[in-house]
Amino acid sequence: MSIDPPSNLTTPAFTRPSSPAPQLPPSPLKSGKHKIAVIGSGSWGSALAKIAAENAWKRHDEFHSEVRMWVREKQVNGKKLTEVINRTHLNSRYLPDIPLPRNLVATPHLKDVVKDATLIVFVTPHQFLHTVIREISAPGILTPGARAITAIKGVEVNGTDISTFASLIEAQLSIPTSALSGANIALEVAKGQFCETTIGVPGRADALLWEAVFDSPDFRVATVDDVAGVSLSGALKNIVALAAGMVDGMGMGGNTKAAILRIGLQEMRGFCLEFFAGSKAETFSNESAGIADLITTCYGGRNRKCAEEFAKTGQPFDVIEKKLLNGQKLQGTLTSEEVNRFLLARRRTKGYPLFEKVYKIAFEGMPVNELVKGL
Ligand SMILES: NC(=O)c1ccc[n+]([C@@H]2O[C@H](COP(=O)([O-])OP(=O)(O)OC[C@H]3O[C@@H](n4cnc5c(N)ncnc54)[C@H](O)[C@@H]3O)[C@@H](O)[C@H]2O)c1
Ligand SMILES: O=P(O)(O)OC[C@H](O)CO
Repeated sequence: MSIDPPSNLTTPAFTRPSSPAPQLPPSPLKSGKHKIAVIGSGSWGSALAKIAAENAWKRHDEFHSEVRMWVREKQVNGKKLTEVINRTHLNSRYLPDIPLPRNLVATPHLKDVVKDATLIVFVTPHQFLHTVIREISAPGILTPGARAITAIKGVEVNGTDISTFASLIEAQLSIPTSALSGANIALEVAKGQFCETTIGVPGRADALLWEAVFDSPDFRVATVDDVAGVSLSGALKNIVALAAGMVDGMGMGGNTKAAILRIGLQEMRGFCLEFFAGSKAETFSNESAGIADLITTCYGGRNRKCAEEFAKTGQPFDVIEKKLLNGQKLQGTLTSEEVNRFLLARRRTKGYPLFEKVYKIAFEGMPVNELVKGL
């Protein structure tokens, strides 16, 4: 792997402010306060909503203390999930045993969630984002001056075009959109175990606001001016995690897995630099969103776990997802399919041999022991 020059270790464009803390950009609401809404209540949605609600309650007067979280209504033991969450302050379906703050309110209707919100967090599994956008994009629903952030890990492919979800949200809702990604397994974050994350921002106001929403002593935020790099690193590492799981499932050891991580990181960075002008190599080598997320996902993530099972049993991924994830969603298989379709359209599959192998093994019946041959 090439080593980046020391200049890459310089401070990123937007860093944690030194004291005194700068004033937050003003809210467009009459109250003068920002209002946070979280769209998504899976394991990561609930963990991020917990942090945002704790910060709104304890750390920042500039925020309304109530934070709303969109919960797709579901019956749990004969009761509505929203009512269970609001009564017990536990998301028994997707993040059990983790107490949620009382100022976090589960809300079943999207329009009620985003009403008056000035800071909107998108964190659904990526296959459901379009339905959400359709529902809130009608005129008069979003607050003028609102901003968004996406913590979704995936990409959108249309023929020879590829977009990040940040650019898609920004284009379809006409609001500035940041991207959050890092070495963040939801349950560990929700338990308050120390970790870092990276937020790619389009400007300084976004950096200040999103850092205030999420930064805490246990969840350290670094902001960088590379929305595409942060988005792509989060999406592409899931393909590499599938490869890592296959290695585990074949009973290969640490050397092979380390090789997969190294090659995977090269392909992730190469892909981003080739197709996303202005993205930065340092996001991959220096930030939690790059190398650190790759490591945690390839050892502790759901994509790794399901790919291990795939290599051991040969069952299709959709069967394994249902069997092992209890309603949570795999993102790596979708991303693998989308990235392969894009590379085929651009006639560039040969530039990304690991991505291509993962796709062929997952979807075209290539034997799993072909994974490392010829890499
Ligand atoms: N879980 C993690 O550790 C983690 C960490 C970082 C990033 N992410 C990313 O965050 C995103 C959300 O992941 P998650 O772990 O919160 O979700 P999840 O995998 O726990 O999935 C459950 C969520 O999907 C929703 N859902 C299921 N069917 C739906 C439908 N038909 N329409 C709309 N919503 C539906 C559920 O309501 C629930 O909110 C993903 O892109 C993921 O890659 C996850
Ligand atoms: O469990 P995974 O494989 O979806 O990965 C979770 C997170 O993306 C790790 O940062």
